[in-house]
Amino acid sequence: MAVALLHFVMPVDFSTNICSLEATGGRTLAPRSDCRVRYRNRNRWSLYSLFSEPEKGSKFSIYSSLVANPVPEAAAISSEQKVYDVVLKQAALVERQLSNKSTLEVKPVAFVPGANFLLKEAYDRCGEICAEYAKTFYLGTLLMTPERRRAIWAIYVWCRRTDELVDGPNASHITPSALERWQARLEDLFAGTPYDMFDAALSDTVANFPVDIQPFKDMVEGMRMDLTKCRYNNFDELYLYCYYVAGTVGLMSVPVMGIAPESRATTESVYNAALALGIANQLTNILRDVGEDKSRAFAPFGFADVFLLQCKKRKVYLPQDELAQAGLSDEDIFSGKVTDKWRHFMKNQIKRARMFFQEAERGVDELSQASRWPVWASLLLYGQILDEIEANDYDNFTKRAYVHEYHFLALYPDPKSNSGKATDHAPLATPRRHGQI
Ligand SMILES: CC(C)=CCC/C(C)=C/CC/C(C)=C/CC/C(C)=C/[C@@H]1[C@@H](COP(=O)(O)OP(=O)(O)O)[C@]1(C)CC/C=C(\C)CC/C=C(\C)CCC=C(C)C
Repeated sequence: MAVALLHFVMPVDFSTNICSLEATGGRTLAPRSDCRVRYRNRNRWSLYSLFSEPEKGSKFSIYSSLVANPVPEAAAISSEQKVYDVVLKQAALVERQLSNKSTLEVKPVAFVPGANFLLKEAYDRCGEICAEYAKTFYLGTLLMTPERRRAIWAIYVWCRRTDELVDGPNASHITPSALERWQARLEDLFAGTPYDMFDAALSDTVANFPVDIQPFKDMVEGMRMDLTKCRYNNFDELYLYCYYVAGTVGLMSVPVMGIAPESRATTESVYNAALALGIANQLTNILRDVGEDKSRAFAPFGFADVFLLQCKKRKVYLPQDELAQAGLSDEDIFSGKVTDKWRHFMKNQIKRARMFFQEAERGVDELSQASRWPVWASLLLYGQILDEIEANDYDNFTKRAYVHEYHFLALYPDPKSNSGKATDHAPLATPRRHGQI
């Protein structure tokens, strides 16, 4: 048991310094010598105080907002730096794989008679699940090429199943060893030996697209974190959680969605935008669900919980130091009263989420043509949740900000307008921002 627990609490190894990796792809990466400089600048979400005046002339004054207690200079590297290392590594990996495309190892799904038929069934079922749980994503994916669309469905289903482990009906029974088994299955499917039909679809996807296992492992790590952690001391801790559970989705999706051949952006910057969209979506989810999270029922504390290490308090995802700086405490959240202090606090949280959306926006049009619309749809849909929280006068205790999907259906381009075929070269109108429609 001790060994199991030790393994359970071990963090993922982020130690690789990607700056030493060579980028060999046909697409350009930032010069390697530039790497450290960029790396140091990656603290902008966390270096400036949410409550102090922007520094005069500061390059980042627009972001001067953010955290009550910045990560001390001398402290171990910040979450943002750790995550940025992963971004750099993913960008370099995809560059390398694409440049070696002719020799790219394609791992076949274990052969069984009728495998192609079964695979089609598996992908179709993934599409049905995506349609059932995430209609807007699903409709958007119909505009992608068939190969990309089914691959996104397979990734979606794996993410949904992973999330259900800790957020679904059986979540209170989930143990660290169940998450270990789930990770072992993940490794098997990447090695070409899937366990069930959904794993087979993902196994086929990762054999055909330059998708790396790291973001998937990191999502499992996020689920471990969610199981045990009840409070986030500061934004640095919350940022890491948001990367694990949502930033990873961006890193998984870009290699499937593809970067436009005509794009002049660096691979790294597109991955960075994808990461930002995941973080923005997750921060928005947290702000929308404050009321839900505080009243979420939790099972009574039992003997087994000592071993399960499960969080047995009501969860608060909002950074504790920022709450305290705003003169608020957990009790204020549990009492659910919208006060001026709360409004002020929420305004700042919304501002930060929007900064991540803005960062994400810069990358969307770098994606292959047919992949852009679903990403814009996701970005606008989630962005409008923030508008809705404002419209509810920051009452996210009793009101759930909701954006009607018909809004997007009205914008949905006709897939038949390209002779019935989604292609990476078919021009599709970009959905417009709220208020521009
Ligand atoms: C087309 C598109 C946006 C594709 C992504 C599809 C995909 C693989 C989604 C997986 C989502 C999922 C089930 C994640 C598990 C963890 C989780 C629950 C994260 C939260 C998602 C929404 O959850 P939920 O369904 O519970 O939401 P509602 O309560 O129903 O509102 C998250 C908030 C995170 C989702 C993160 C993304 C969608 C990030 C997408 C980023 C990209 C596709 C990269 C885009 C590229 C650039 C360059 C910007």
